[in-house]
Amino acid sequence: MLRICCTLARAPLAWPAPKPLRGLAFSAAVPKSRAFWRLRSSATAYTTSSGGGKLLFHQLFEEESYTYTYLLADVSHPEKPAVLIDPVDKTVERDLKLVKELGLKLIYAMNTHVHADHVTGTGLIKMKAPTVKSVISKASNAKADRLIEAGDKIFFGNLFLEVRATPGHTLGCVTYVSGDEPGQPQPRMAFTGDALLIRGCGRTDFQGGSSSQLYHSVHSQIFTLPKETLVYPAHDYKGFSVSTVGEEMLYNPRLSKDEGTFKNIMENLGLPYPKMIDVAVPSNMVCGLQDLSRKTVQATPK
Ligand SMILES: N[C@@H](CCC(=O)N[C@@H](CSS)C(=O)NCC(=O)O)C(=O)O
Repeated sequence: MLRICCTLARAPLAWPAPKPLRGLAFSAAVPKSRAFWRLRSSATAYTTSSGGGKLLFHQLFEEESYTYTYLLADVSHPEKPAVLIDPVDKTVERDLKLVKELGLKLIYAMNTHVHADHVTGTGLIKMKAPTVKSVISKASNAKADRLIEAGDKIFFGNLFLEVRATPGHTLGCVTYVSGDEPGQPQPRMAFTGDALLIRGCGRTDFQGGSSSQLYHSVHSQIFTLPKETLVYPAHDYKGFSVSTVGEEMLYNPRLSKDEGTFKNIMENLGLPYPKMIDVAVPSNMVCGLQDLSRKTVQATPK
C-alpha cells in the first residue's frame, strides 16, 4: 500500500498515486523571475510504503547557478538519517538549518560529479558537521570520504540509492536511483546530475566530456528505467522542476534523436564556458575544502 502526499511552499497539494506528476505540476516552460525561484525553492513530499522507510523529500534551488539540491531522509527510522545530493556552498547554511529544523541526522553530502559552475557545499558541510561523509565517484578522481562505483548502494535508514555510471558530461558523472526493492519509494526517482536535464542534457565540451559516451550513458542507464521514474536533474534553466523517463524519451530535443543527430547538436551548442569554471573545478576535486581556509566560517544554524 502506497500513500503519497506533498506540499509545495506553503500550499498543500494532492499528489495521488499512480499519477504523482499531477501534484508536481509546477513545471512550466515560462521564464520565471528571481522572486518566483526564491518562493518555490522547496517542494516537499513524503512517500510511505509498507515494510519500508518513509521518505521525506525536498527539492531546493540555488538561484545563481540554477542548481537543484535534494534532501532525502528516512523519517520512519528512529535517527531520521538523511542525505543531501549536490549541495552548493552558497546555500549550505539554508540546507543545514532545514536539516536541523526537521530533526534529521545528515549522514552523507553527495555529489553527482565534479561541478564546473559552482563550488560544492560538501566541504563546508563537513566543516560545520564533521560526522557527515562526503561522497563522489571514484571515476571522477576527486577526493571524498566515500568513493562510489556503479552498483553501490547508499543506505540512509531503510531506504537506499543505487549508483549508475552516466559519464559523458564529465568522466565521473553518476546518477543516483532510488531502490527497486519492496519498501522503497514508488515511482522510482533518478537524480541525474547533469547527464540528463529536463528537455536537455549536460554539455560535453570539457572535463573529459564526450557526446557519444553521454548518449550511451543516458540510453543504457536512464532510459532503461521504468517510464514513470521521476527525473530530478542538478540544474534547470527553463523553469522545470521534475520530469519522467518516459517524457524525456519522447520529448527531449537532444536525446530522443539518433546518435549522429545528437552528436551534431552537441558540437554546435556554442555555449560560453561557465563563469566559475577556473575556481569551481579545482575546488570540487577536493570537495571545496581548500577554499575554506580563506573564508570566514559561519556559525552552524541554531
Ligand atoms: N552560464 C552558466 C553555465 C551554464 C552551463 O554551461 N551549464 C552546464 C551545466 S553546469 S557545467 C550545461 O551543461 N549546460 C547545458 C545546456 O544546454 O545549457 C555559468 O556561467 O555558470
